[in-house]
This record gives sequence, structure tokens and C-alpha cells, in this order.
Amino acid sequence: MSGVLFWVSCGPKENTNSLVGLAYSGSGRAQRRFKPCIRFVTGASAFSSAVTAEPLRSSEERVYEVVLKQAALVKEQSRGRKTALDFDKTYETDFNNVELLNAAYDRCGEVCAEYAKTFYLGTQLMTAERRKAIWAIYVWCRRTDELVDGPNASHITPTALDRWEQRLADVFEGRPYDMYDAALSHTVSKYPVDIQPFKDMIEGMRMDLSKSRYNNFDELYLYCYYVAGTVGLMSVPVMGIAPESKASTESIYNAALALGIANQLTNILRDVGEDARRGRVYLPQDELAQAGLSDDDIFRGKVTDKWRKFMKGQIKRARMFFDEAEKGVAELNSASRWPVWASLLLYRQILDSIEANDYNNFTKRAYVGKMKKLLSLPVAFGISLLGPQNLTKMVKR
Ligand SMILES: CC(C)=CCC/C(C)=C/CC/C(C)=C/CC/C(C)=C/[C@@H]1[C@@H](COP(=O)(O)OP(=O)(O)O)[C@]1(C)CC/C=C(\C)CC/C=C(\C)CCC=C(C)C
Ligand SMILES: [Mn+2]
Repeated sequence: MSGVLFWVSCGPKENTNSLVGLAYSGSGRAQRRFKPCIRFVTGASAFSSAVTAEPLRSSEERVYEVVLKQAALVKEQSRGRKTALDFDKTYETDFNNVELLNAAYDRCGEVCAEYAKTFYLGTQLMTAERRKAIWAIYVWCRRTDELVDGPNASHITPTALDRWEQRLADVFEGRPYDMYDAALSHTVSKYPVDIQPFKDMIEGMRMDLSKSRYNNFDELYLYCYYVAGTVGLMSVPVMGIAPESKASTESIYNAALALGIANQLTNILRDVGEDARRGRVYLPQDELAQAGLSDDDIFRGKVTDKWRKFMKGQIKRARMFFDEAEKGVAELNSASRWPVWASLLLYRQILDSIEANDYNNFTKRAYVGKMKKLLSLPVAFGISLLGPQNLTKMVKR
């Protein structure tokens, strides 16, 4: 992959970068047949989509196909199709490129340290190569999210997202536009990372532009996959699977997907009030109706017994996704487990905080205090070494 370091300045005409505030800050295996797992609403999938010609498939089934494809790619690599070593050799022969490349990765690390301090700390145990690659992926995700969530979000059009996607294709083909892209270009050449989850994340951003209500959990699940489940699928090929793991690749990817879904559901539950003030309701409309609630109750923002009961159910489902995710962490390369446990523990505690706020997610932001955040790091470290059960046993002793 020569040429990865020569990013071209003639990117998409609309400078998507300038719309992404942080971009130039500078500182900134149980073989399983498909089995729909965590379903709350068990009725037939209401996800019929606009594409009526397609047979009715639930979002979970559609997403599981992506999971299988990603898992197959990793297997291909382990059969020796493309090895990290081959690429290292290419770069080690050109010192200047290596210097530039390192600078590009350093910039990614800086962004990561600025935007996600705890996560950045958590990456410190990973091998230098993997850590840098995770930073590069993080930065691309952050920039993509900033397109629709950042200060210039109101100017973002579907065309801008199309350009961002074209640029992504260029990055995957070794034609990066800037330093951050260059790091990602190198990462995707080195690890068996597929473009599909990246494209899907952009699809999630498109969804955010056009959709502000979700009829049922099936629709919400798809959205959560797009904007967060994809992160799990992008990260596993870099974090690596433990050589001693007996689990199927599919089951590990499934756990990674579950962690993304759990995180996003948690985000949604935390931000109910904030989202409502932007005219958005991510909670499934049919479940709200079943609980005797409507958008108006959300806009009114009063914590009632109906609301508490509804929220308990939503929190329970998010926790089930976290539980599903936990099963996969022990299968990752040992050095990669720590940041994953750290992020899992931190996010799951947001759910505890919503409960502690007596389910007032209209005007009180659930958060994890500094002390608890800091404590999560050694706890995550302990779990990543000993496993959750063994750690609990040790603590109880
Ligand atoms: C080790 C580790 C945690 C790696 C992931 C690193 C990475 C590439 C993170 C990217 C995160 C990102 C910027 C995503 C863009 C879309 C987005 C913002 C999603 C939400 C994240 C939370 O961010 P924040 O609180 O800042 O949200 P606001 O924008 O402020 O609303 C998400 C909720 C999703 C994040 C999803 C993950 C971190 C999934 C992680 C899953 C894995 C790493 C797989 C682990 C593997 C197994 C086997 C369990
Ligand atoms: Mn966001």
C-alpha cells in the first residue's frame, strides 16, 4: 500500500473537514444459526421498510448478516491472506513515510486523549500497533458523529454525507485526504477491517437527518447498530481474538455488536430530555403507547409512576445487551480487554445513575462521577486479568 501518506488536498469540493470542528484542532464461536436474541417486543417484526419487495426480515437478522461477513473476513486473514507483517515490512523500508505515519497516529492519539480521556487511558495497555489503530478508528468515528452532532450539524445535508462516504472509499483505497485519514488508511491496510461497518455508520447519520421517531424496537435496533454496533465490528479486527479462545468468531463479533447496542441504548435513555428539546424521541413509539405514554408526556417531562415503570423496562433491556457483551470480552486478546471492560463498566453505571435520579432523565443528566470513573479503571484491569467471576470471588474472600 504505497502512497498512503500522500493525502490529496483536492478532496470533496465541500470541505467536510471544516464542518468537523475537531478535524483541524491539532490538539486536539458456538456456531449458531440465526437466533434473534434480546427482544422485548416479541410480536412479528414491524420493520417492513420502504422496500416492500424485500422479504420481511427483522433488523437483527439483517445486522447478523453483517456480523457473519465480518467474522468471515477475520477467518480469511488467519488463513494467511494478508498479514500485518507484510505491511510492516513495506513501511519499515521507507523511513520518511514511517515518520509521517507516526505523526499522523500521534495526532489521532491527541484527539482521543482530548475527547475520551478514560478510554485513552484504557488503550495504554494495548500493544503500540493496536493502540494506534484504535485511535485512528476512534477519530474517524468521532468526526463522523460530529457531522450530525457537532457545531455545524445544521449545515449538513445528505450530499455532504455522500461526499464523506466517497472520501471513506478513497481512504480504504489508500488515497487519504489528511493526516487522520492517512492513519486510518494505514490501519485498514494492516488489519482485516471491512468498509461495511464504516458505511453503515454513515447510514446511521443519514437516518438522523431524516428520522426523529422510531415506531418500534426493531427500527431502533437498526439505528443503534448503525451508529454504535458498527464500532464494535470495526474494533474487533484490531483488538484481536485471544489465540487460546475456543469461542466462534461469530459469537465474539456478536458480543461486540451487543456492546455497541448497549452503549447506544444507554445514551438514548440518558439523553431523553435533551433529545426531546431537539424534537427527537428515540424511544419506541409502540412501547410508549403500551405503557400509556406518548410524545407529549416526554415533552412535558414529568416523572410519573407510568414513566418509572416504562424506564425500568428500558433499562432492563439495555442491561441484557451489556450481559450479552460481557460474554465476549474474555475472548479478546488479553491486552485489549482492559479498555473494553473500562468502557463497559462506565457506560453500564450510567444506567445505575438514571435509577439513582429516580428516572428523571428529563432534566437531570445521569453521569458517572470522577471518583467512580477512576475506580472503574483498576476494577476493569482486575476483571480483564481474572475474569468477572474470579474477581468477585477474590473480593468476597
Ligand atoms: C476499546 C474500545 C471501547 C474501542 C472503541 C473505540 C472507538 C472506535 C470508539 C468510537 C466511539 C464513537 C466516537 C462513535 C461515534 C458514534 C457515537 C458517538 C456513538 C456513541 C458512543 C458514546 O459516545 P458519547 O458518549 O461521546 O456520545 P455522544 O456523541 O456524546 O452522544 C456510543 C454510545 C457508541 C460507542 C460504542 C462503543 C464504544 C462500542 C465498543 C465495542 C467494542 C470496542 C467491542 C468490544 C468487543 C467485545 C467482544 C465485547
Ligand atoms: Mn453524538
